[in-house]
Amino acid sequence: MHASTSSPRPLADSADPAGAPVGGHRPACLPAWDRLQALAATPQPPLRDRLATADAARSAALRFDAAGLRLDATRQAVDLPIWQALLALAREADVAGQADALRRGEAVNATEGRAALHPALRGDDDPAAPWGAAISAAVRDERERFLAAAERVRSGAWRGHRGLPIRTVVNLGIGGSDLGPRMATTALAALATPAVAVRYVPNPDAWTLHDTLRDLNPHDTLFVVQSKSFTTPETRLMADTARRWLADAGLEPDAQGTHLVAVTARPDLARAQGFDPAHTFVFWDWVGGRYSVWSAIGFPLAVAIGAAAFRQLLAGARAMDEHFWHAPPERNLPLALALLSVWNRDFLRCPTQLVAVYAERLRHFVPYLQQLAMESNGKRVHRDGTVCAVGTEAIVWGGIGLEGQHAYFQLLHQGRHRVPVDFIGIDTEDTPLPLAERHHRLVRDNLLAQAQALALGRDEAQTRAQLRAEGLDAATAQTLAPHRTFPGNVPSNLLWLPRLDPHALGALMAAYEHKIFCEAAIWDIHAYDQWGVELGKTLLRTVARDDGAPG
Ligand SMILES: O=P(O)(O)OC[C@H]1O[C@H](O)[C@H](O)[C@@H](O)[C@@H]1O
Repeated sequence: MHASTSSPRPLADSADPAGAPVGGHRPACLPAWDRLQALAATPQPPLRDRLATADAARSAALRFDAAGLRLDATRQAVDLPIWQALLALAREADVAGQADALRRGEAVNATEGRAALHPALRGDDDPAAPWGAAISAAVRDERERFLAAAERVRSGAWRGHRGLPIRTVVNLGIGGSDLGPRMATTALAALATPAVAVRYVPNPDAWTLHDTLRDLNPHDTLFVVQSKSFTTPETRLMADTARRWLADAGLEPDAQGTHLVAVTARPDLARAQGFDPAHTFVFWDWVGGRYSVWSAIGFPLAVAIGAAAFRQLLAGARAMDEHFWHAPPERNLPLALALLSVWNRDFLRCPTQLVAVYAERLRHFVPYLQQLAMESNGKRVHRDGTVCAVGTEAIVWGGIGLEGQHAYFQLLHQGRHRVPVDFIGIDTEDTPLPLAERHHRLVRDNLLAQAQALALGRDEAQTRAQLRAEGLDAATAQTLAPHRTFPGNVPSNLLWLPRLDPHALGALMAAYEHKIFCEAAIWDIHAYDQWGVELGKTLLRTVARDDGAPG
């Protein structure tokens, strides 16, 4: 990432000496923050005017390419001076230095005294990796173990106690031990083997597990118990029930070994709970749960799509890492996502962020992103403990865009909230359905039409003229016009994947990881702890004791 000054500097090559403390700034005290506030207070032309003028420089500045992904941010409510001030904010907040600290394995998760080295899970082929050869070797060894096991399940070589090949893998886990692999398994369903069904059960509500298990044969079912901590009560209960279900089918505990896999950062606890170390895959405390899909937590995904496709997912993420670390700031796609988001959140004061995916197979993307963004950056204090004077994370919501258009999009067009939108689309689809190309074009055109409608809107005079052209008399046109007027000026990003394959999905996920990192770096907050969630976990123990129920 090169600064936009005369001395370009990639993001990975911070001039800060190794180990120098980073961050600790108050974003609202930075000169660029003042400048952005002044710009936000200056009346700005509506997006419809900006888009009507062919401003080639603005248009070029707000388009980005990275790892095969394209971002068109020309519908954001920014001009070149605002964009320059946002880039200055990234410089003044030393996003580059903070990115270096993360890669060097510093304890950037300071409240838990840990590193946050999820990029190492996909970057172990780099001999000069700043996190060191020992970490790369551990990542590689464990990946080879769990991918080989996934291939054995997939090919039918992994047998249950009675010698049957596995037909169904049931993932038991919640939060980061569910959302990432579940999202990716659905997104890459086109690659899934028909030989093994992969199901995800995140919810200890008895119905959910019952509904999953009732048609399954225990003798060809493999449970994958995923839990970084191996203490999450929801997951422990589901694992207990799975064991009972196996036992009820005649598989006593000593016959359950090949029907149970554990994935955890606490193999000692898994062993104490009776899991066979040969069927236990590990990751490390420097991988946050919501960043863990790249580790052995991806085991069920690897069963579904195969080891080669899983490696492609890692390669896509790695390509985005390389872009993020080495592209100059003004061309840096994840940094752009972050800066535009900070502009919308803190200066245009939009409290929420809609993510609209235009691909049914991405239907679990928003819940995955909600955890990634809101568990990371839903914070109220700066790193020095003082209360934030800035907005921090927006509420992320959304889902399948085409369905939203026929439901809640009305509020976007005419409600009282201004909701920035990330539209996520797919360039090329190759489904073998008759008329598939027409289906795909309709989906893509809808995305474009919505982005355009939200940006441009239609003012009252245009609406009256339109109604008159439709043959209404002047009085009726006058009465109806306010109801059929659309303020527009809704900012959006268009993020295009070349196709929905593992490489592009990996790049998309890593782009959002880095975006979230940059936001936290600018807001000067800790992105890798989640003490709010911990409070709920602690109180659960108290409530369960008071209730007389087993904790
Ligand atoms: O993987 P586990 O240790 O079972 O934790 C599962 C989930 O627990 C909590 O909700 C945390 O906030 C999440 O980040 C984590 O992913």
